[in-house]
Amino acid sequence: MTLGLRGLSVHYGSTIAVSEVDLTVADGEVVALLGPSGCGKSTLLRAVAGLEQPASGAVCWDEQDLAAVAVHRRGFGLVFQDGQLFPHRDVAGNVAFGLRMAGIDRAARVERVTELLELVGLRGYGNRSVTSLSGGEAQRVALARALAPRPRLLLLDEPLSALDRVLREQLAIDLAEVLRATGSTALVVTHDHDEAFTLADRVAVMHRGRLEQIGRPDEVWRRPASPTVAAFLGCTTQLPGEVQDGIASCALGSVRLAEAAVPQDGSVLLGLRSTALTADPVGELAGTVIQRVHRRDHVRLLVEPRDPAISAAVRTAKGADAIVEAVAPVADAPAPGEPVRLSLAAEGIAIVRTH
Ligand SMILES: Nc1ncnc2c1ncn2[C@@H]1O[C@H](COP(=O)(O)OP(=O)(O)OP(=O)(O)O)[C@@H](O)[C@H]1O
Repeated sequence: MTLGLRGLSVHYGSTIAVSEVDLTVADGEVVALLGPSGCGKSTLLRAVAGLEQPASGAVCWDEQDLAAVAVHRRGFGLVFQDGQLFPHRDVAGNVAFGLRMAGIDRAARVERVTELLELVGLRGYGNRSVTSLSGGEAQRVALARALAPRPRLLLLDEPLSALDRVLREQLAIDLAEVLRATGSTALVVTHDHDEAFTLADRVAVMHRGRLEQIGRPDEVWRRPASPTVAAFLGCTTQLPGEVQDGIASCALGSVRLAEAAVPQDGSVLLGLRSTALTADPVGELAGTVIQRVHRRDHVRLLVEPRDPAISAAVRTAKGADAIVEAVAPVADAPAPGEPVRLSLAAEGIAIVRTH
């Protein structure tokens, strides 16, 4: 019960949308395909579904090439961004669709629909018109419809991206629970890091049609395989540094790394996220606040380091200005023009490369 992509490439005319991707999704595993817009995530998913033909390579199920197997014979369930429910059928009619196609008798259909609506948190919604549903409810129905015929693989293309942020966060948690509860094997396309990390056992990061890295969420987060992956995962500044006995140091200071991120002693490239520097009265780095922006539960600062040698190191690393990002608590965050001291925080740091 394994999906295997073997050197899969998909072209649109002269555009190479997917390039030589090798990927295995094990039974019961949820893999998120993550990457910037246009990197080929949806095309890859569509090729797995059978909606796009590979230019080369193969989509296999248990080592059998699916090239000759039509979309509706693959036994895969699909959920798209906008649900694509049938407007002329009620909720129960939508959820029962695949069961009806499979020739399941009425009593069994009713039972399965009830079970699925319960699972996605929509008990009692069976007779509702789908046009009366909120965006979040509609996506739950789409999920129930895809799960009803017990697909051997679930393919989800940006299933939550049409929803607002609060709803998306909640539904991502619910979706993760439903996937675990049903033991589903799934491939989920998303461009949202949080969503990928909430849902997936493993995250596959794509860039320009290629698979750049695949690994457990914490692994990918702490040890991005390349500067490109690191930049996509929010490491806006990447600086050369050293690791010695679990302590990382660079031009901006030093910090004890979280255990899981500690590489062997030696030279490294450190990736700094916006939370890598925090306001700290006894911090190693002195600077001047250039800009202050209030966020929900913290304040984001742009800071210019005071020491010209440090500024030069940052400017060289960024290939742009010498401004660094930092966070401060909402209470008494310094204002633009004021001095600030910053220290490195391990949670905001990734090890991009060891030399
Ligand atoms: N039907 C098509 N015809 C021609 N080119 C296409 C077609 N579909 C996608 N492409 C191109 O293939 C590349 C990959 O597109 P794809 O939609 O797979 O990326 P994506 O990572 O899913 O992006 P997004 O997150 O924006 O949906 C892009 O350059 C896109 O313009």
